[in-house]
Amino acid sequence: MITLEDVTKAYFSRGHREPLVAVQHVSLTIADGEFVSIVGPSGCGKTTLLNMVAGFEAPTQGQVMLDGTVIRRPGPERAVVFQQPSLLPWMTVEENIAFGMMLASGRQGVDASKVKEMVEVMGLQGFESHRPYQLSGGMQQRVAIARALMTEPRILLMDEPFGALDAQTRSEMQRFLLDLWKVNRPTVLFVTHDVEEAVLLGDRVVVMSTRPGEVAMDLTIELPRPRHWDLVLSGTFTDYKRRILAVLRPS
Ligand SMILES: Nc1ncnc2c1ncn2[C@@H]1O[C@H](COP(=O)(O)OP(=O)(O)OP(=O)(O)O)[C@@H](O)[C@H]1O
Repeated sequence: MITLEDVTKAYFSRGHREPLVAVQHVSLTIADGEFVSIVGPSGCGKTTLLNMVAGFEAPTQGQVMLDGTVIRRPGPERAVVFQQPSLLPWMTVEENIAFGMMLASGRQGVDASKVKEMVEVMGLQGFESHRPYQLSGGMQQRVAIARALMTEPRILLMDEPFGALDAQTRSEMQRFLLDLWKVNRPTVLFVTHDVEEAVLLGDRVVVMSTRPGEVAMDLTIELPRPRHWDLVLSGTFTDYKRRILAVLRPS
């Protein structure tokens, strides 16, 4: 379980007399296996929030905890997927996928059969020896997700992972992520700008206010799973979307 207790994060930058408060007084509890979408205006501190759970940043006030223990650094049970796939350009698809595992347990710790299995799960067969520049954006992101999943993280922190993809690829990747989640059930924190994506994927949508970001709304999405894209046409879906947009863009 992830808990944020009255978390505030301020950045102190050289040349700025006043600290920049990115998020303030955020309290959240995220249960194991839950899929939580986070939406909010640009600059409201979504990435900051994710970075604190990842252990890249420490809160200025309050606490971010995992199973009751304060998060102080990154850990193997938490994997991060960024908007840009951030693959190593000189490595092949297989090597990129194995990279996280290699960092964790050395070259001899890489389980080749697991890499092969992951290549198959991700639909990357035939591209094992390709380098990132030889792949489409969607395939690159699949390699990045594969790398994150190789260490079997309990928690997947995704920062607009599909933001740079075209609509068709994005929709495929959403389906693909839900399929993966259904099997392994990691806890997912998913940052997105897209309200439709947030509702389609999440068990919950956390809506943040403009900076300094606070939790403006925490909405449970009671739509049945598996969720297909045509769900977006339903009245219930539209209603969720309308409620979130009313908070994001008050008239
Ligand atoms: N390392 C840093 N040092 C100083 N200020 C920072 C740092 N990281 C983020 N900020 C500031 O904190 C605020 C929140 O940034 P953050 O990236 O968390 O927002 P966001 O909601 O993810 O934005 P976007 O949706 O545009 O990606 C912004 O004003 C940003 O300039």
